Amino acid sequence: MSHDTSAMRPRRFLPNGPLRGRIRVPGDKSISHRSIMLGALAVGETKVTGLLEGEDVLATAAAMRAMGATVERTGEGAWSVHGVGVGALLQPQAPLDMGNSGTSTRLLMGLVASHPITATFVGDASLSKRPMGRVITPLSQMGARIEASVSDQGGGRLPLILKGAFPAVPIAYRLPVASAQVKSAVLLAGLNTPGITTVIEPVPTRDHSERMLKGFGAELDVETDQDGTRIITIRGEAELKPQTIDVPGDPSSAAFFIVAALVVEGSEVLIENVGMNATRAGIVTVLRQMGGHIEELNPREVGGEPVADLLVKHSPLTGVTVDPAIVPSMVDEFPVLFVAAALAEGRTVTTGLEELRVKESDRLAVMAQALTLAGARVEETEDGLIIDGTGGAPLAGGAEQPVATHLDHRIAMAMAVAGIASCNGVEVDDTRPIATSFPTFEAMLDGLCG
Ligand SMILES: O=C(O)C1=C[C@@H](OP(=O)(O)O)[C@@H](O)[C@H](O)C1
Ligand SMILES: C=C(OP(=O)(O)O)C(=O)O
Repeated sequence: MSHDTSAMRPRRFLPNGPLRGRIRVPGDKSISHRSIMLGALAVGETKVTGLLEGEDVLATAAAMRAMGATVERTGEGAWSVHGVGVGALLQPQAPLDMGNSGTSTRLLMGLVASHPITATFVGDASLSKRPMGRVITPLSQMGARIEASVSDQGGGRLPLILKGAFPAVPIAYRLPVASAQVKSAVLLAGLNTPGITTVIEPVPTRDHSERMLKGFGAELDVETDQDGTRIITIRGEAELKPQTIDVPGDPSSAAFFIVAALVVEGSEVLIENVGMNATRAGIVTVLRQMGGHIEELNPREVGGEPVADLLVKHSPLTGVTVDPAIVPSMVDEFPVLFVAAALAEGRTVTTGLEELRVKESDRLAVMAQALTLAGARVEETEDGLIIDGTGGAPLAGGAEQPVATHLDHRIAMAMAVAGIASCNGVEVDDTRPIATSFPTFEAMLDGLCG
C-alpha cells in the first residue's frame, strides 16, 4: 500500500444506534495464507472455499504464482491452486512484494530457505520496520544465506535477499519468542530438508500450520511434555497431497463485532461460522470474564477446525486483570480489547504484551494515544496498558485531530468501534489499511448499525 498521505482515506465513525442482525465474517487470514502456500507445494489441484480475499492473502497468492504455482480465483472466495511439488519452487523473476503482511514474509522466507532459489522480499513502510531477525536466525542455521539489500536499515529488516540452501540442514530450534510465524517458517523450511526438523515451543501459539501440514500428508508429530512445552517434528522431502479446504471465519475479524455488540446499548448480533480453535479464542474467554454475553451456538467442525455461531448481546462490562498466559491466543485482538476496557466499569490491567510493539505498528503506544484522544483514561507501561473505564458511558470522542493508524488495519477497526461507542464520533486518519485483512468491514458495520 502506498504511504502517499494525499491518498489517505479518512473517516469519522459516528454513533448510529444499536447493532442488530446476522453477519458472516471473511475467512481466517492465517488459514487462507497456509491454504495457498501448501496448495502450491502439493502436486495436483487444491480447492479452497471461504478464502479471505484481503490484500495480505493476495500478496501470498502473487508470490506463489511468481514461484511457479497456478493460483486462480474461480468464484467469490473460491480458489484453485495447482502446485509444483515440494522442492520444485521456481526462481522468482522479480522481487516478491509482501505489502503489509508479516505472515506472508516470514512463512515464505521459510519456504525459500530450503529451495535452490534466491528471492528478494520487499514490503510497505510498516512491514519494512518489522524485525525479520527472528526468522533469519533459524533459517541461517539451516544453511540459507540472507543478504541485506542496499537500503536495509540494519537489524534484519526488509528489503532482504534470501538465498536458499540445497540441501538444507535439519535443526532443532527452541523458539525464543512465542510466535506462530517463526514456528511455521522453520516447519515450512523443514518440508524440503532431508531428515527431521524439530521446533520446540515453550508457549503454545496458533497451531494451524501443524493441523494443515498433517492434513496435506506431511509426517508431523507433536509431543507435549509435563511443563506444557510442545515438541513438533516434521520429516522432510515430504510429498504433499492436494486438499479441499473450507476456511472458517476469522475470529480476529469477528472480535471487532463481538466488542461492538457488547458495548453499544441495545445490540444483538449473530456472527456465523467463527473459528473457535483454542489457540485463537482467548478474546472470547476474556470478554466473558468481563461479563460479556457471548453464546456459542451450533458447535461443529469446518476444514478441520472447531467452529461455532456466536450470539452476542449488549452487556455491562467490568475491568479485569488479563492473565499474560492467554496472550498468544488473542495476540491480534488486544487493540479491540482495549476499547472494551475503556468502556467497562473499573480498571483493566494487561501485561506481557511486548510483542504488540512489533506488529504493523507499536500497538501499545498507538492505542494509548488513540484512546486518550477519544477521551479514555489510559496509562502505557513497558509491556501493557492500564485502562480505567467509563463504567458503560460512551467515550467523549469528538476530537478534531484524527487518530493516527500508522498503516495498521487493527488500529483502524478498533477505533471505528470506539467511534460508534462515543458521543461525538472518532475520526480515523486512514481506512485503507482495513483492506489488508477485512475488505468488507465498513459495509458490514454500516449494515448492522442504524
Ligand atoms: O502465524 C500467523 O498466521 C500469525 C501469527 C501471529 O504473529 P506472530 O507469530 O508474530 O505472533 C499473528 O499476529 C499474525 O496476525 C498471524
Ligand atoms: C499482525 C498481523 O498480521 P501480520 O503479522 O501477518 O502482518 C495482524 O493481522 O494483526
